[in-house]
Amino acid sequence: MASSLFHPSPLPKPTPHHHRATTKINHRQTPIIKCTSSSSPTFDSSSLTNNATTPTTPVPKSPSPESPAEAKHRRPAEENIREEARRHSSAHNFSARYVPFNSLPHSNESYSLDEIVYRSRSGSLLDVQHDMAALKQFDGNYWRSLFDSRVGKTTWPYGSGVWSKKEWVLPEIDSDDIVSAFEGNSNLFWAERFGKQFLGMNDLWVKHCGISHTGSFKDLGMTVLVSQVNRLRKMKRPVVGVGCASTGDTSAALSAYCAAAGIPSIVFLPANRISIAQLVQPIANGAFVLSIDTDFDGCMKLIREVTSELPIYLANSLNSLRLEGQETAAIEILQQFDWEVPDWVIIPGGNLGNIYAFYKGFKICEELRLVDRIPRLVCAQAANANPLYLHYKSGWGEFKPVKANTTFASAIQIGDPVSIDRAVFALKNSNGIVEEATEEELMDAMAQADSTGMFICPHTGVALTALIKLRNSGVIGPTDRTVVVSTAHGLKFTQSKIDYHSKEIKDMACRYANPPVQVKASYGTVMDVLRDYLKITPKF
Ligand SMILES: Cc1ncc(COP(=O)(O)O)c(C=O)c1O
Ligand SMILES: N[C@@H](CCOP(=O)(O)O)C(=O)O
Repeated sequence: MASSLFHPSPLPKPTPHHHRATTKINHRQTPIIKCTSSSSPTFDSSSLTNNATTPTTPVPKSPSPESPAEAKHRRPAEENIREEARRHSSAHNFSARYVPFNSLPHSNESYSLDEIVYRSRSGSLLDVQHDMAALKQFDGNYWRSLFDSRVGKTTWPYGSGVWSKKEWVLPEIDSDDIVSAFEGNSNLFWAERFGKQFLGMNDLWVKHCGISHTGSFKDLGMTVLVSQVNRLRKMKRPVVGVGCASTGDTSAALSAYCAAAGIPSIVFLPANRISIAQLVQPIANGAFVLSIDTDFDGCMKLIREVTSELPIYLANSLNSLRLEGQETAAIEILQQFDWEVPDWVIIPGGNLGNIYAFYKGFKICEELRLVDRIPRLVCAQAANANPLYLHYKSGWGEFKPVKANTTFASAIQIGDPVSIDRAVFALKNSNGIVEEATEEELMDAMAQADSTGMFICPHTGVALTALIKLRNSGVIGPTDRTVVVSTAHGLKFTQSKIDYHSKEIKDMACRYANPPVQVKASYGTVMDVLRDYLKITPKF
């Protein structure tokens, strides 16, 4: 019985890869060292050349260690960190706008981020496009140094892993309007034992995006979206609340960030298809929760219809603002490897926004010359909800949505993903692969990972299954630096672990189950059980 279970850093230095392409800092090319950790990038006019024939590329200032006097400085007691940030704010010329996703070069359709728009004129997806010319005025070394200087601080808003990349996320938002829980900066865990024991790998890493404010990577996108809503409401735009359809994680993040900002949130959940831990999150955070007798795809259809009629802002990843925050996880991975590029990144996919967000994050680092290549991406799906996998296997023929069946990876039980076009684009442009995991495979992989000290969610089990398959077929080599993206905290999905370890699952061997042993409260019995377990023969 399920209930029977309840009776009674510093990261290791990665092995150097001689073949790994890196963009190393050339100190001789960046002579000027001057900047404060809390300021936006500014030009040092003394470094501009007077020679009209030479391109007037400004030489960026790089952060320098604080002097002892600066290090002692504290803001006045009556000032909070937002107010302190206001004092430090400086002008820049970075900007971003919405454009149709993958639009033709001559398209001139674009929208301000202050408009409420989710689709292009032709009905296609939108994308946030940054003014790359403005960003390119600074070289890769500048951006690496700036981002590195902000890690681990409490400076508003850069203490957040998302807002530490503010210039690449929402450059124009006032720091005052930002709603942040200092999300991001998640652990990149060296999976030493799992890698060695199950895969013969020595450079396997798990990016723990689920060890986060609401327990999933959705926080990364939601801080951006809710901050923009906060700005729109201050601008008196007609937004009475924010709404989403959800398999449990988007709704948790939306409710938490809205509650922090005092903005009403409305969530559409598929009845009886999300975990209790996920359901209680929006309830506790004061969201208006509709439990609807349909699946996620049904909820998604409803929220799209409702948000086109009512002044409710749409918070699903159909809204491309979300992806601007999620892409920072990719940038963070590069940063955590000291700007070395891993060979593979494996991501579980459902509504398929995140795979594109990772692609965008890696791509902007390549374009702005922080690195000189991008990793190969793998998208992993549950076999019970695998429309992308089928599409990939068909050689990217005609895309056909599926009816998603029940899966332990309930947050990716999605048959008609809104970001299918974005995912295909990301995979085609990263020499990517799609894999799938049966229920038994994903649950075994989750149990194996847990047995080496992790506590992952079933979706991460899907990603690990993809890794196991690609490793067994030799596609991923034993020394390839590989990152598996863990998308949610295992504590949100304890029932699946209880079922597995109780061997309660129909047609599943539960090979790695570790159920508790029921023992009588007697010294002799306990000693017998322990001797048996430890294989110690009694001395008489
Ligand atoms: C825990 C978890 N993992 C993975 C995903 C898949 O992300 P995406 O929908 O962006 O593909 C989701 C949501 O869909 C999720 O909640
Ligand atoms: N897993 C998601 C599904 C919706 O995805 P989104 O990224 O489009 O919001 C969830 O937790 O709801």
